[in-house]
Amino acid sequence: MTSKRPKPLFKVAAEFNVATQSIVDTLNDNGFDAANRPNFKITPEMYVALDEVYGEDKAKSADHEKAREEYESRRSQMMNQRNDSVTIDNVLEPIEDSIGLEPEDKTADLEPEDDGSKDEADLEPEADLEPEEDQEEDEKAKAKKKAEKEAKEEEEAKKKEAAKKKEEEEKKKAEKEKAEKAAKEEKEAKEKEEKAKAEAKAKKEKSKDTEAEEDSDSDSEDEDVKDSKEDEEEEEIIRGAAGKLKGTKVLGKASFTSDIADKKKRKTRKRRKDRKDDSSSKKDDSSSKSRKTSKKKRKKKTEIDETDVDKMMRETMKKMQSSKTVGSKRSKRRRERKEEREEELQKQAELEELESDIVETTEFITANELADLLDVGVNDIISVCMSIGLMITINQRLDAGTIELVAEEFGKEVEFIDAEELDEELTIPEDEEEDLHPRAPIITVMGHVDHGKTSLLDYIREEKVAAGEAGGITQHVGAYQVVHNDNEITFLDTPGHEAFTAMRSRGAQATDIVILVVAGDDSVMPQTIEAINHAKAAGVPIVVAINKMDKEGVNPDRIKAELSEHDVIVEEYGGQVQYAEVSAHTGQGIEDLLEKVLIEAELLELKANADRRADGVVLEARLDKGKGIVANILVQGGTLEVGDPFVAGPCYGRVRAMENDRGKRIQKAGPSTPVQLMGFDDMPQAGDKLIVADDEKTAKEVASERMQIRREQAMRSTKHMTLDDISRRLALGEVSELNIIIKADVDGSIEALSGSLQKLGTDEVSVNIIHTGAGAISESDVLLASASDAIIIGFQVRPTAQARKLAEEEEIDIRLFSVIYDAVDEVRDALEGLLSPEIKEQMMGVVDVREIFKVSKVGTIAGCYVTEGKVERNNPIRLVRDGVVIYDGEIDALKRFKDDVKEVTSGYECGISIKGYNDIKVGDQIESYKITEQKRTLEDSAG
Ligand SMILES: Nc1nc2c(ncn2[C@@H]2O[C@H](COP(=O)(O)OP(=O)(O)OP(=O)(O)O)[C@@H](O)[C@H]2O)c(=O)[nH]1
Repeated sequence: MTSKRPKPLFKVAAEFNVATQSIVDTLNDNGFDAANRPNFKITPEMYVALDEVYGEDKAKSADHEKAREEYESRRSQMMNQRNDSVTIDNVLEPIEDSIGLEPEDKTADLEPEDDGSKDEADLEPEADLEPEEDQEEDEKAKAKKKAEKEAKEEEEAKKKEAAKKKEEEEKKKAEKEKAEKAAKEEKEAKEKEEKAKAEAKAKKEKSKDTEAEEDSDSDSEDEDVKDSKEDEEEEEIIRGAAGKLKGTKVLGKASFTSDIADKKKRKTRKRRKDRKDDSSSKKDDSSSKSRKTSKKKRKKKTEIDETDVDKMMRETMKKMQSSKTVGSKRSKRRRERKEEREEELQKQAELEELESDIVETTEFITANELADLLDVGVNDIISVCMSIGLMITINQRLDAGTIELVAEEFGKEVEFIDAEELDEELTIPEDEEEDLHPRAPIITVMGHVDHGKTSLLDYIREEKVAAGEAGGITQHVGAYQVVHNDNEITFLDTPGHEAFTAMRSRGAQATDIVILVVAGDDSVMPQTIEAINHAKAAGVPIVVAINKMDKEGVNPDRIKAELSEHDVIVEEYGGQVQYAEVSAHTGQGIEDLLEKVLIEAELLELKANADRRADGVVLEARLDKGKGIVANILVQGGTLEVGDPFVAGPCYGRVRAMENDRGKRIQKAGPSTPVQLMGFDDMPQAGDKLIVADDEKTAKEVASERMQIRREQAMRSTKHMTLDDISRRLALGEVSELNIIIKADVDGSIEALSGSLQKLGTDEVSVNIIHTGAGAISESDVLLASASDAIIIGFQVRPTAQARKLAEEEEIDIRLFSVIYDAVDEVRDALEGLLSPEIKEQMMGVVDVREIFKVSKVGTIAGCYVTEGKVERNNPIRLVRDGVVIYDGEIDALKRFKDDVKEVTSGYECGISIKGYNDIKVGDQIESYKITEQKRTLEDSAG
């Protein structure tokens, strides 16, 4: 079968049942240019060439695949058993499996299930009794064993000539059929038969001995029988057993557990292996035939065995069926099962009854809603509240405590859930299997600071981001889609694992695979371990990228060893984690990495239904001066279209316009596509789930209900704020709280910061994030801080002039950062009362950009006016637009008229150009600052 589309190498290798290297070698020998990469594309021409060489092997490949699956499932079954009890048999298992892989294949060829079903068709009662495959197999195994056992007992006593003849006839028939298939094969079969006969003589002796010793596990297994001569004899024996079996009572006694059956299977397999060894060594001695021929022969032998065993089993089944004892046993079992089923149903009913006592709701529902929920009159609710000293009105929203109390009065238990989970009108029905189609994997890159996450993403999407970021740190969650070898991959650009966790905590898991970046010149670091733990907790597979391979002294082996200590075991070390050695600078190994990601994705069989109402997750949101509220959305299911009404957390809207990750307007976005969406009524938060509603009215209703609940929650949660300065409280040894307001450039940064800061809380000091928001620090932020004794942390943002003034008046501490870790460190130090020497930033001057000049070759020159302090050419600068830092860099040229100058002081005009940055606009501010190292004082730390 030739495919019209190119196929990846690893698939073709599996199809042909050949090593990838062999495929590559063959292709190269045939004049193709092939590389041994798992995803290397095999063109139809190559395929034809391969088919010529490996066609024969390919014929077996379908079975191979099936056998592999069976092998895998059996292996995992055995692994489970091994965990239960470690026996010598168990310990021997892996070796047997690996050696016995071929016989396993044959087992698959034999298709015991099919045979069983045929039997069932023939033998009705059996079909009734054995609906489950496992039981069927057990039954068969038992039956086979019984038959065998009886047969062995009768072995010397009875010889049934008729049966023998019949068997021989059938055998001949089978051989004839094979002869028809291929004359060549027949020849081989004959050769084999002769040879087998010779072998059998020796074996017969041996097997008799063995069987005498182990009568109960006397090789009922199909694949166990090793040669035709032996088969003949065994079949003979079966016939002999027929009469005996009819009246057997032993069946009632012998109740094999699956464990025993399995053990026996293992035993027989082991012995088979031994025998095989024997015979193969004999073969080696006696014959100089090629390996290929002997392989074929062995295969043929098994085919004969299959027919024989099949027959044998049918016989046994018939006998069992006709047995009275068996029948009564079965009806007893049937009764038992019926009872079990009834018991289960009863348990389920009880559970349902119990569950009906639990009501699900959100906090802050009104008294009226609670009455509906509890199925009582609202007056009853009000009177219960009165009895506990609460005067409420019908429309009053109740907090969790009150709801719980009231519900208890009516004998119900309350389970509080997210407002989002309650909106039934928005729930998307589960997708039908046939509607699901493959989708692009969504990848999160995680790793320790500076191990090269941003650089890696940059390289992959061939754009530069790291250069424009303050401190080279990834500061917000973005998403990008790349195409690799015709396969799409969606990358989420997160600041370490914080955003990943923040999103997950809201039930929004947006990641399919984690690329764990570890710098090859460094080692596994704390954040690497955290990332591993986060990925594991989320059940997301990891692909390891050992980065910076271009550097001298990198030691990937050490890193692999270190990773294995944290249960990330790469394939090379016997694990299942894929890894690639890469350099984000030179691009080395990145192809390989992407291929491994795609393989991992293929294993996950990621699918989505594009043909339904869309849903997705908000990655970040911000206010754009021109566009209004813009949110970065990752569509997870369905297709999002311009014009769709939607709800996202407590916000709603209609898709006004969408842009893809390259800034291009698009009309539709399917699963795994990141888009910038315009059309929100309010600013959603990262992690909010977006769901398309049937109409805008529904969307609005749902959103406003959620908004009310959130407002209520926000109001009540900030009610009890009482906080003095941290260090004083610490000194007094009081339990204290640190209230923080976070303002940042984008929502992703807020998520990252608040997650990290909240974690700093200890038993003594807890950290409360009382308000967060994107954009400049405003007057209302300062007022809130003043009302709740909070400090304000500004990340990549600046206070407005009024806010700055108000903060001074109210003595509010505003701390500005450009690097997340600095903010975290500073708060941690404050909480711990540490006064360590620190690098501090000192603002030197502020200039307003009043005019812009574009000069060819030079770039943009900003005509500026220094409003505060002074600007020095050698000091770093920041470009601030609408209170948000948009660039951190250096001055290229500082001029007064036409002259280069070293500094310009307040009240003077000057011309400034920024190194590597030309997008300066009128109205921007340039801040000049200086880094100083200083000893922190108590006053500093107290703010
Ligand atoms: N030689 C070499 N340097 C690299 C490579 N990848 C990244 N770097 C450098 O390592 C430093 C950190 O890289 P980033 O990409 O900013 O690292 P990150 O993990 O995103 O760091 P954070 O955003 O701070 O968490 C930068 O100076 C990069 O130039 C690489 O493959 N080879």
